[in-house]
Amino acid sequence: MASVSFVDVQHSYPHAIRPTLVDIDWTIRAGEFAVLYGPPGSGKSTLLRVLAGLEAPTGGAVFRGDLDITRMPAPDRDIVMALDSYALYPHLSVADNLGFVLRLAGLSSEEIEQRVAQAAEQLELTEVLASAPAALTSAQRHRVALGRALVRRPSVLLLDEPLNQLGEEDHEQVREQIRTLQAALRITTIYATSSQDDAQALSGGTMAVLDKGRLTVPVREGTAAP
Ligand SMILES: Nc1ncnc2c1ncn2[C@@H]1O[C@H](COP(=O)(O)OP(=O)(O)OP(=O)(O)O)[C@@H](O)[C@H]1O
Repeated sequence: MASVSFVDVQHSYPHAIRPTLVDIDWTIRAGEFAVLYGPPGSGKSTLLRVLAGLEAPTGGAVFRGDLDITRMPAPDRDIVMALDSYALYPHLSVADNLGFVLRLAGLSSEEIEQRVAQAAEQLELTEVLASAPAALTSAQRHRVALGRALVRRPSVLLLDEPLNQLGEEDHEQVREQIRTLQAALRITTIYATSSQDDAQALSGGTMAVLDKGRLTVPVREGTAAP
């Protein structure tokens, strides 16, 4: 768990008419669950990708704790973006999907087994560890996608519209699970969404709002308004 900060971050895609991100200043405290709300095209994915190291800012800096990570390669950042459920390997079991990235990282079979079992328990997937993704409900597939990020035990977890493809009932259930899990694990999390319902349900009313690349951050309790 670590705090993260954007300091005066700017971003423009090559040949774009307008910048994607303008003067972004935002600090998310260690262990906090932050909601990033904004309409489609407002720059949410780009902001998360800049933090994850998948996109270089054209100005400013990003920090993890006190460390300037602006130029640090993505795999070294300890900041993980959960991919959506369509990115599961269809030919691998749930257990192998969960353990895949750990195997690539060279962890021992024992460590992989232990982390997979723990993530499966936290996400109520123990019963389906041997199943193929196609045999799961869409809510379960979403939880596997989330589990693949959690087994890495990152300092910071980034969720980019993680519930997009879910029906209403599953949507609320998985949303609640994400919140409960985050509260238990205390992983610093940024949850990006263009759904006002999600933003309100998850933030208790406080959320950072991105509009055309400009971010409005709520004033924290105990912080004097400027
Ligand atoms: N690789 C790219 N090259 C050029 N422009 C891009 C690229 N990716 C995104 N954009 C543009 O940058 C702007 C911000 O896109 P971004 O995906 O960050 O927003 P978003 O809020 O995540 O939107 P969505 O919810 O639709 O994913 C949009 O105008 C988009 O068209």
